Amino acid sequence: MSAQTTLLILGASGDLTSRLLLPALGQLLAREPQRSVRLRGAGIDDWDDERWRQTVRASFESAGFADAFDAVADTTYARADITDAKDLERLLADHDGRIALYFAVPPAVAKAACEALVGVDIPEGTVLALEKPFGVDQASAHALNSTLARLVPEEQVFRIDHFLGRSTTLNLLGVRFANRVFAPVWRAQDVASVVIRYDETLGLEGRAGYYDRAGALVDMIQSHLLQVMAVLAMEPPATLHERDFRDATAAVLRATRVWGDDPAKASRRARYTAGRAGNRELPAYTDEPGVDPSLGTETLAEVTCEVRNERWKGVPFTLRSGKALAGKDGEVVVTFRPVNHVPEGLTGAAPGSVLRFSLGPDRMELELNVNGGDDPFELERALLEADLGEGALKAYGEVLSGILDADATLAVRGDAAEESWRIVDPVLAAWRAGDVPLDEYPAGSPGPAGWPVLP
Ligand SMILES: NC(=O)C1=CN([C@@H]2O[C@H](COP(=O)(O)OP(=O)(O)OC[C@H]3O[C@@H](n4cnc5c(N)ncnc54)[C@H](OP(=O)(O)O)[C@@H]3O)[C@@H](O)[C@H]2O)C=CC1
Ligand SMILES: O=C1O[C@H](COP(=O)(O)O)[C@@H](O)[C@H](O)[C@H]1O
Repeated sequence: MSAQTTLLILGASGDLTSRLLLPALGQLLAREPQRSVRLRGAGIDDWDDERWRQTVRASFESAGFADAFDAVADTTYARADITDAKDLERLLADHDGRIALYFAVPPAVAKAACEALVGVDIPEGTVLALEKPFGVDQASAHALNSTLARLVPEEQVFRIDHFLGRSTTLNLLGVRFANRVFAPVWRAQDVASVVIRYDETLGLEGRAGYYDRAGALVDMIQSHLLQVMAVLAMEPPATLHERDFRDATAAVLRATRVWGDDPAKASRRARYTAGRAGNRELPAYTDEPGVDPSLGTETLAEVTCEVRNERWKGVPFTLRSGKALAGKDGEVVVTFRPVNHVPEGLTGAAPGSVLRFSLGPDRMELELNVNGGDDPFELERALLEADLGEGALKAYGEVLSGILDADATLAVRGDAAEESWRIVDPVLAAWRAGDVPLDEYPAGSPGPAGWPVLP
């Protein structure tokens, strides 16, 4: 039986809460009915308990976990301005067992709330969960880390990155560390390049208030894709426990630089014009409601990095993500170097083998050179495919499970969050200085004409 945790969602009337957190909680409670969770909602909106309960019930139902509602049916809602220390004190007084505060609020509100918490008596063991973006650059992330350090120990701070909760990301661990065919070749001598790509067909979806100031680089690469890269490139840890795992991933980020230390040459950016993506007509990004075209926000970003250590020096890691593209397609692609010598007598090309991990649904593919077809000595390409099924929990379910168990393994550590900004800050500076053109691509296309096609 798990210990009781009070999960207090701050920003309970918001989009993240109803669309992602509550459905994930429903799934978690349905799969693990032994969990004892006391759910509380709080926010600035003047809701009553009944409206909140309806929201929780509807979210559980929408995800197919209506029955799990009974486990939290006594949930209540408190109206509160979480930037006000008195309101925070009142909220924190209502707990039973450990308390987990989930800041499902805009980043500026979360920052103000953390500052207000400095003067508040925080119950022992309290966990703080903060959404991305964590700061707006390295300096602001550092300042926020300093505030958090005054509140609770680092292991009780959960900087959420739901890509770390994806079963597809976690699958990198087993494939790499539990197979002698891969473990010894996971290094620069054998790997030619790595691509981590997350293409979406979705456009802005009414998120101008946030996205127009973030853009694809901050929204996806600074956070999610660098975390996936860190998992792929880390040194083998002795255990997957919090300290070992996060030491290893943070070390990768510390060693990472933009390729050639030249952000202008190592990055690309573009934004979509009108078109049809995912069977929907999308207006040009600049015509989306709430967008300020003068900000020059990109909806597609690409950065090539180098992990400067003994294992990876010289291997380009290309990270790319964008919206309104031709297909929803997230992949990690490891391209191996070709063999040094193919025996005379085998004909045809022998390019390097390619290992692909889908970032959802869970699939893997290994492209190999084989022979033995019509002409037994002619090389041809063969594909080994594996469907891995769905992980037991969706990404936010995994995230919530960690929070409720106070296990921060799959949360971003403070130093790693700062390092991620340290990597992308020079790219943002180069873009602001106009050193990289803002290209265009029609919504529904694979990207701007002229951009290299990724493997
Ligand atoms: N929505 C999404 O798909 C995702 C969101 N995120 C992150 O999650 C966080 C929340 O996003 P999202 O839910 O979309 O934002 P919303 O604006 O939809 O929700 C934020 C909620 O916080 C409330 N709020 C604002 N100020 C205060 C305050 N002072 N005290 C108490 N409550 C307050 C808002 O009330 P009111 O509406 O009345 O202002 C609203 O209910 C952001 O950091 C975002 O980047 C991350 C991944 C995905
Ligand atoms: O955090 C975010 O992630 C989503 C993509 O992740 P998914 O799990 O929903 O596919 C992205 O659309 C969004 O812009 C970004 O903020």
